[in-house]
Amino acid sequence: MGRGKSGHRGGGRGGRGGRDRDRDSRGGHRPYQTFPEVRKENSRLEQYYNTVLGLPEDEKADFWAALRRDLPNSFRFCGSKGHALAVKRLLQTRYIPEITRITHEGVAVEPPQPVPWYPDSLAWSMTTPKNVVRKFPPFAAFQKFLVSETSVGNISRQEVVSMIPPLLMDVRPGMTVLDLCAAPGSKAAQLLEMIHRGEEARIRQVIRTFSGDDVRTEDAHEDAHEDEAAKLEADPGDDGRATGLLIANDADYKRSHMLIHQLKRLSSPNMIVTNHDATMYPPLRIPNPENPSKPSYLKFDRILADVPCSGDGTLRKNINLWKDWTPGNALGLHLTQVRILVRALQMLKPGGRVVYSTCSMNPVENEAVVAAAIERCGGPEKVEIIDCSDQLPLLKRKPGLRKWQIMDKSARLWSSWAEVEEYTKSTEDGIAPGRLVSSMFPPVAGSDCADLPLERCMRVYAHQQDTGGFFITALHKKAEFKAKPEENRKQPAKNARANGQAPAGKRPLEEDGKEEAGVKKLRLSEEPTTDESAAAETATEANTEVEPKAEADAVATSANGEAVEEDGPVETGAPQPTDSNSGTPQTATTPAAVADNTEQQQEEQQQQQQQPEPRRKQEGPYEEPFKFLPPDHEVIKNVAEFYKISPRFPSDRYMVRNALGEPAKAIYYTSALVRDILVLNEGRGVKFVHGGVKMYVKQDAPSADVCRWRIQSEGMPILHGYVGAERVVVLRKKETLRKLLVEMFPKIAGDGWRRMDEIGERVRDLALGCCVLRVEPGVEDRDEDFSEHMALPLWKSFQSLNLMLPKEDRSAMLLRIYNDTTPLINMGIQRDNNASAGLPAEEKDAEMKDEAAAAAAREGQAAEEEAAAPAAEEGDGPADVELPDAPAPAPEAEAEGEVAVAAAAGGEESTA
Ligand SMILES: C[S@@+](CC[C@H](N)C(=O)[O-])C[C@H]1O[C@@H](n2cnc3c(N)ncnc32)[C@H](O)[C@@H]1O
Repeated sequence: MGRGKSGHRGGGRGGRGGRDRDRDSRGGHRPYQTFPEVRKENSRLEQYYNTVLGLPEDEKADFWAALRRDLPNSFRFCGSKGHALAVKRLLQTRYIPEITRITHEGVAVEPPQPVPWYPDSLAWSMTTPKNVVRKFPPFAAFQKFLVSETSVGNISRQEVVSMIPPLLMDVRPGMTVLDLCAAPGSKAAQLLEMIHRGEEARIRQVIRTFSGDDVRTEDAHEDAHEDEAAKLEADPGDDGRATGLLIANDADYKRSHMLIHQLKRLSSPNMIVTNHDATMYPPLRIPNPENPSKPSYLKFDRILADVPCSGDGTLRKNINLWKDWTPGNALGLHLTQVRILVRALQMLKPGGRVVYSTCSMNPVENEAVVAAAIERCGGPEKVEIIDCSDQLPLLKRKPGLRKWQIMDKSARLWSSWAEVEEYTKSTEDGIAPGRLVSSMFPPVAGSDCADLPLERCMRVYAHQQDTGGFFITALHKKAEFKAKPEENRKQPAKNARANGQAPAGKRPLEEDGKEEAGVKKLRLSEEPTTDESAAAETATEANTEVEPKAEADAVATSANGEAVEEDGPVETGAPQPTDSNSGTPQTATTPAAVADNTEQQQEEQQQQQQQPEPRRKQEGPYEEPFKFLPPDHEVIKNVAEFYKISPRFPSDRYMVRNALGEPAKAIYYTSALVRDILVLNEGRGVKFVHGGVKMYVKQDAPSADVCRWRIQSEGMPILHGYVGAERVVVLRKKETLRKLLVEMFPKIAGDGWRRMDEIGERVRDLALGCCVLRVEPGVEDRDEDFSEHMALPLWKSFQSLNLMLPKEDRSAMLLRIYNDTTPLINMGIQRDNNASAGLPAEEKDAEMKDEAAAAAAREGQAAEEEAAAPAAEEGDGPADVELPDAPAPAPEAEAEGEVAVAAAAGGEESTA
């Protein structure tokens, strides 16, 4: 499937480009052209890193040799821990033994290896060359498994080093977490898994306690294997359901939809996707139980700032960087990176943790950013660098740099800002070399940050364990602070100042109430750019208001929707105001970044934000609003009645996505906190693009007694424990499940139910409509491949059953549980051709209606599952038909999963 799909997409995308490229101006065919291989050389790159990284001489050769080698392929088993471990076990027991038997040219082939420092060996990497992979059948089987499990979201292709930052965040269930630059979402997926850790086991415990019902009779031994987090104390607030929150944000609208595609697979009601420039992330209102009339604002326990960067740690996979690398790439990102980190620290709770990371090796994007942000946030008194040396002990790393040099655009090296100032004094125009600003340099002696323990930052280089390069730092917020305005707003020569010191005649924000007041007059969602920066600066100082530049403009300026690889070099979403003469950044103070985060100040900002924004430009299509249904809504009551849903399951968290607030196509479910955030921030200019899990989908029903809202498979894990026994079918035998997976419409009318073994009588007697198929492997049927408990939606119609799963889920399950690649059978079609030929007219009619309803259900489901683009997936307004003009799944998102995994197993070349 990966091959076919990727071929199709590649053909589609390359189709136009390919045809155009291959034709000359008269439409004739040009001779086939090949492009020269990129030479993995770049003298400035080599000069800079040989100088600045301080690697011992004997390591330098290894460092460069590793960067010139292809990157091993890597992947991670994802989803809930129990499930991830089950899928991993298949790799170890079914595929690796076969691969290990292969010898190539007399040498044993190296099978995939677990990443030693990743918990529970859930991350793997493989170095097998493609020619070997292509040659041997055990690899073909392994490739099928990888592709199949990736398509259903059980395996995520992710670069090994990119897995580090979430592991240093110490996320625990119940926490509020923000991922500021999240697309395409591999780290966000890790964070979401952490928030849900132990949830399934906790819910089982709770349900057993309140119902006495043996929801999962044979779970005792599994529970014993679950870790500490499964204990109810880990997240007690909501009957064991996860109460935590992940907000995944990206400034790029298209990329925020890649994020949805990636995260939706985890079916989390605790997740929201937003689309904002992180430097100006808006404060979010939450309820204030002490004073309900006065809103309070959300502060986060953990924030990930995996910022846009020049990406030279990815030289091994983005080989064009060898020719494209210039020192200017990193310089142009430094100020945005500082702003994002400052904003992150502002939004953090005291006691909370920010992890800052880049896939760049350049200190100007790393240690310099950390030092500059800490300096602006009040120094080490307020923010400290966490010593992570005891974390992930098997991960080889190097300490952060305390001293470094900056390479300017003309490849000249500078050691300090003082040196730059000295130079600029001697020039005629007094302008510093392009793009250099004081915060790029190591903190100077005597400044607050002079003794920052920057060695606690973590650097990972390619040669240490055959990975990409990465930089990670964990910061702890000790206390609230008022952020200082940026220092780098003026050219240095005429008003020279030492790094870390306020410019002459101007005091830092904390000492200068006037300036602060002036700053606050700017709207939060505005970023003065280019020409406006000077005006904004003047306005800030003169305490006057300026005409703002819309935030949407700012986002469009830079986060231009171009597809980039995860952790690859990206455009910054924040504008880079430059002086038209010198190209030197003329940074305006961003209001969100300078205002502190006391509730009152946030409220003021909010009030300003609520003012009309005449110049605001909407990027991307209109997003349907999120409207919550009252618990006594007819549809909610009807659903609760039909499925006999326990009153323990909350009925005040259901929402729809249309302006009328009436259920039309789909009903979503969210956690309580997600609901509060969506409700309290409606109409405040916050760009929510996704939230909630699709729980019920509207469905033609064969009679008035049948609920027209079927349970969607992604809502099943959340709901099934609360569904009454009347609407539950328990399946224990492996072969019965196989029939339901292979046959699309197994017949149960007449004597057909007898074929369904242990569930036959139950489904014969069950009232029509949707029910929960609870798969609980029986003792005698239980084996290693058939041991997981599942809850799946099953539809009973007059004539047949239909397991309501997308085809790729069925196929993946067949492969996983039965090692079976049998094509799926549409028994309905077969029956039309054979058995039903002799039926009386009315029975034929009933059968046809029955089939039509089931087919509609199936097709509805398949269409939903296929539509990865949420603009259509989530719109359920009356104007929409189901998935009207759903754009194709974000090609980059899919390509990343499938094509690349195919490549991982030596199949298709990655086209990214
Ligand atoms: C290194 S990538 C993030 C990778 C991601 N954390 C992951 O693990 O999949 C940086 C992301 O930042 C986004 N971005 C760029 N400028 C931004 C800004 N000012 N605010 C928020 N996001 C931004 C880019 O669109 C890009 O998706």
